[in-house]
Amino acid sequence: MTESAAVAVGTPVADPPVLAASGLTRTFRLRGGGGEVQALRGVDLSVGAGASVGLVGESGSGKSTLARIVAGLLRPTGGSLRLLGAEMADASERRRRALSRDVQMIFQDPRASLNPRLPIHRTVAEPLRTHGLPAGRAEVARLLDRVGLPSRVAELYPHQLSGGQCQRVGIARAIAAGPRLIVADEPVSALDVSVQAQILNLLTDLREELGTAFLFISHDLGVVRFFCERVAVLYLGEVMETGATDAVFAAPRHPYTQALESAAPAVRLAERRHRIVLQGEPPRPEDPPPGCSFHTRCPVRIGPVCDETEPAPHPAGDGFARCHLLAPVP
Ligand SMILES: Nc1ncnc2c1ncn2[C@@H]1O[C@H](COP(=O)(O)OP(=O)(O)OP(=O)(O)O)[C@@H](O)[C@H]1O
Repeated sequence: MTESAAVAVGTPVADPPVLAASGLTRTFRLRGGGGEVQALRGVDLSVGAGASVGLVGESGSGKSTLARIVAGLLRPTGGSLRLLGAEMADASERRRRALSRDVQMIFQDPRASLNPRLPIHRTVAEPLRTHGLPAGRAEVARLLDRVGLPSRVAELYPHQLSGGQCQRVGIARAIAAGPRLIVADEPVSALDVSVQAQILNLLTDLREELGTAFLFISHDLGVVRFFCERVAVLYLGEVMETGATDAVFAAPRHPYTQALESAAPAVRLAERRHRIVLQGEPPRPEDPPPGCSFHTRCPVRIGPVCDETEPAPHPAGDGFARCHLLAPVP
């Protein structure tokens, strides 16, 4: 082999991100001519192969809308969404179905996410059947074992299981067909605290074993800190700050992230930071403010530029933050 060929063969080719959203928007029309809600307003987000990215933000910031779009349950109204390198925004139904094997979802309410009329073995076998994989008792038992459930659970119905057991079944169903990305929408928030830790440990083990990437939605910063190496902070349908979780929480650049972080109980107890209390209500998504969407509640607003001009994403650490305070002084 020539030297140049050896270099070409040996050069690592970076995997494309499993998820790359750019300028992603989703608008909902309100019934009765009541205007529209801009649930997502130009989201830029990337999830690398095998990486775990947390999505945090207040209620109504658009977390579930983004999760449902990525999982193929909802279409975006604008922008680009690439999954495993393929553009999804304008993909045909056939193409979207083909990709459903690679992207699976874990839901917040584990019991409601299972069909109450189906025994567990049918629920777990369903994605295997859909994708033409062996779906017998042995495969189901193997998946149940992988999520820490005995094989007799296969014969039971959701109402015979605890919330934690239902979530284990939901996880078995999600990993069944070997996805490359799991979208987990508040997967532990409906569970007792002791069960939360068990489910988080299970997800951590599976992630290491299977190398699956996660888009992990949680309002609990402690959970995100535990599970995710990267985090994106959503406010009114926009990513305000993103970067490595440790860096973002140790030294948040955006005033909204600073407020969120200062309100997290674990952070305050451990580091005795001063709590930043945001004044005013979050703006209504039907009527987002001009300029920086955070300016109406921002404790460090610097003036008209915040009210009038939308801040560009400024590099911060290995991510970005959208705040005029970070702009280089001209
Ligand atoms: N089907 C819909 N029709 C109209 N508005 C919707 C619809 N789905 C979501 N919205 C609106 O879009 C905005 C974002 O909602 P979304 O559920 O994505 O937020 P979230 O951050 O997940 O909130 P939560 O933490 O409360 O679940 C909200 O204002 C919500 O009312």
